[in-house]
Amino acid sequence: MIKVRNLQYKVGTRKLVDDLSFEVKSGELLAVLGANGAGKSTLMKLLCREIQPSAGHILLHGVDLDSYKLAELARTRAVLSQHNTLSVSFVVEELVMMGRYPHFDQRPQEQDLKIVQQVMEETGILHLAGRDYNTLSGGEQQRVQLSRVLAQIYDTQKACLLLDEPTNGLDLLYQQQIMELARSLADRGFCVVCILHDINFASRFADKILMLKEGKKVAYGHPIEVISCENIHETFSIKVKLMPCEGYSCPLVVPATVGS
Ligand SMILES: Nc1ncnc2c1ncn2[C@@H]1O[C@H](COP(=O)(O)OP(=O)(O)OP(=O)(O)O)[C@@H](O)[C@H]1O
Repeated sequence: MIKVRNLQYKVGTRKLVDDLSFEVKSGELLAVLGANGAGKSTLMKLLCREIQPSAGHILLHGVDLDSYKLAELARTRAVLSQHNTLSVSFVVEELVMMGRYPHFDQRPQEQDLKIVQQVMEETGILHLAGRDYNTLSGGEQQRVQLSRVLAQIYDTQKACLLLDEPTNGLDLLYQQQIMELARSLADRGFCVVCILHDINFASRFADKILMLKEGKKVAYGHPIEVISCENIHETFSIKVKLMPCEGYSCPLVVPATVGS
């Protein structure tokens, strides 16, 4: 479980993250929404301990994030960050195996080899196993990185998965598949935090949504509670319409036409 209390991150006098409190239980998927520059990636960097808060606390399974040893943290949470360019060549399968590095000393064990195959299958990249990562398309690279991240925590109970725009650069089919995978990981007991730009994906797959503007919370709660024209206007400065859709518990969000 991730518990965030009164989190703040300042650069000079500017608060990039301003007094945020929320929690994500095991089995839950939290979607973080906000306009460009709202502070989503900064929040993600705080959650993965890449940067230190100016104030407030982050607890991971009830323990201050700072108290974790690096190796222990690597086995407890995995992070898919936004930019994943590599300056050296790696074969896809080797890259996915890197996710297992926190779990073995010198040689991968049978369990590590098995997990690498399993996650490559789940993310639909088995056919790319022998390819040079740098020759893959952006969408294929994204799936390989997700596979690596998944391999890192695959056999950890109640692990935390932090995903910064996991659907970035993917076509519609793979966006859908990645979100279904994120959902199934939450259902397996993982604690998933996911930055998204698509409000409809967020309301469809998340248990809770956190909407940010200038580092502050605009809304936080179950999709049905927070998806409103007012909250979306406040967060993104756009006018939208909500349309009920058969089979969806939350209405679809569509941009309002000019004048409506
Ligand atoms: N180290 C820094 N020093 C100064 N400003 C920063 C720093 N890091 C981020 N910012 C600024 O803080 C704001 C929030 O940045 P952040 O990357 O968290 O936004 P975001 O919501 O992830 O945006 P996007 O959707 O465009 O990825 C931006 O205005 C950014 O320019």
